[in-house]
Amino acid sequence: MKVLVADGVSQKGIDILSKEFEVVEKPKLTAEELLEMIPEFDALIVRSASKVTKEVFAAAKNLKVVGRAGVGVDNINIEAATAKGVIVLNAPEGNTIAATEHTMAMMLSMARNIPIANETTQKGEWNRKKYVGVELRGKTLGVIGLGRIGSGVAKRALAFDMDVIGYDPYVNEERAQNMGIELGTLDDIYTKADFITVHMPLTAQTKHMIGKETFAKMKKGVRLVNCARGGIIEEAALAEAVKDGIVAGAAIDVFESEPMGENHPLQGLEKVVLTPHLGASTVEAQIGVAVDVAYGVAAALRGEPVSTAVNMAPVSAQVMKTIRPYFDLAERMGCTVRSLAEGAISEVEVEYNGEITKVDTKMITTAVVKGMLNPILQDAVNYVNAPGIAKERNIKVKSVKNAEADNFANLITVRVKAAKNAVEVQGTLFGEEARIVTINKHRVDVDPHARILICPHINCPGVIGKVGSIMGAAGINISGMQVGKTDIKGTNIMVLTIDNEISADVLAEVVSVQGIFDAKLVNFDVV
Ligand SMILES: NC(=O)C1=CN([C@@H]2O[C@H](COP(=O)(O)OP(=O)(O)OC[C@H]3O[C@@H](n4cnc5c(N)ncnc54)[C@H](O)[C@@H]3O)[C@@H](O)[C@H]2O)C=CC1
Ligand SMILES: O=C(O)CCC(=O)C(=O)O
Repeated sequence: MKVLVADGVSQKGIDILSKEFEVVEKPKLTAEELLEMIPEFDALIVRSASKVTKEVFAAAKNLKVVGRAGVGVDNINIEAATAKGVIVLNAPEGNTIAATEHTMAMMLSMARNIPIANETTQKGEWNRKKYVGVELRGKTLGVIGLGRIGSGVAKRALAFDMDVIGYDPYVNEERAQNMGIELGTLDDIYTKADFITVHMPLTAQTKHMIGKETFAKMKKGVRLVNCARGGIIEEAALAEAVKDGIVAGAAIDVFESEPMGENHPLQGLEKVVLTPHLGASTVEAQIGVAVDVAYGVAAALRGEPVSTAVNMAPVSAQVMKTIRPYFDLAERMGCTVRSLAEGAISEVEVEYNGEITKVDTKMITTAVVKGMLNPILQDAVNYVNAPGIAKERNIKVKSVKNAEADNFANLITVRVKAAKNAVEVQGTLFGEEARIVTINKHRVDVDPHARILICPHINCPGVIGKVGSIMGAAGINISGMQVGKTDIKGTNIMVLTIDNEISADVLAEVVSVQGIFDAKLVNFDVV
């Protein structure tokens, strides 16, 4: 598989990917070049420079994943990606410290006029009076957005003896107390803060959240920092507010249009400190995000779920650790029920028993659906598009949880209703090994790998031997065999692990054996 790296990404990430995939690096790719090249690639990695538009997704033929080496995914059309079943993932933690420290650097530079003082001193001037600054100590800092970076900034501001008021619609009082800050409304921040810094994504709600009307509410002489996303603060209105003296200083790292070019309203203002989107630009952060995005993209290309995917239900790293071992089992169970079902499947129910019920199991259910759809669809089914494909095909997906588990610490039961029959398969993990433990109520212990042949039959002498002879005559090696146990009188199930392809003729011959009800092949190669 081929990975296109469209913006400059640390070699450490490239090295990880190169072990498994063909990696093409094009750090200065234009929009036209991206459109031209994308059809041949399975994965695309970008930073903030490349725009992954709906046209890019439309042109993509093999694309499975877009990895963002950083936090913000506003340069990627997530809707178009999801519609096409492309996973979008980011690297949310690798540059947190870099962006947090850059915010502090910007705030201090602005407060002490460092950039302009440096520029003029370099030229031989000596302006000690002109560049008298202000202290952070005792000032009120308003932090809008209390996520990873916002909370890091709040923590550092407290160390500078600032009073911190935070606003974040998704942060409660208890969390604010733990951070040692006061939680307030936006108006509290606008009316009380001496410094305001924003740390949220650019969304329809946050776009131009700070503009002419909000400046009017702010304390005269307020200082603003934006190291989050261009467009949260209206740039032209900010320039006006600086000129009018309402805003005493602004420190801006991110812009509505990047690169900002010349003739930008914020250029040429002494009170304004500008950096060219440098928040994440430290050696450490670039290695961090490159390594994280490389592992994420590699996992996605292998068909494994990724905890940093942004167009799937979010799963914490902790929960992911618990549920990850079940994905393989769940996909193989999905493949088994699909192979045993006759006709179109209309409903799939996944029941969870035991310890696993304590965590969010939605992604395990998705893994069952993915495994169930994979054998029948030509297009790749993945963790992003599996629920949508099931819905499109009118397959009802249900999941139930029951903390009690009789014989196993954890048990997953998959039941499907198909046009001509109903199927039930149960599975568990022995350590990290997947095992199918019942098939249609027959107790088995099947390692769901390679190919298995499932034959329900009458429990009487000779049947198993005859099947063995047919296989032998066809040159098919049986490398494992299970005969189920059941309370269902007179019937049993035979599960043969076979090493070779089996033709329709041989299958028909097996079914023709007296006492054999059916013979269904489960080919796990498609999982
Ligand atoms: N300048 C740079 O190079 C960098 C910029 N960033 C940007 O910084 C921002 C924050 O990043 P993280 O802290 O890692 O993200 P995060 O996801 O940890 O935090 C974002 C916070 O914003 C809050 N939020 C969402 N909507 C809000 C609203 N309407 N009002 C107030 N708060 C709201 C969320 O509840 C969340 O707590 C992102 O936009 C990211 O793209 C991140 C890294 C580097
Ligand atoms: O890729 C970059 O350097 C920018 C980082 C950034 O803005 C982000 O992670 O959101």
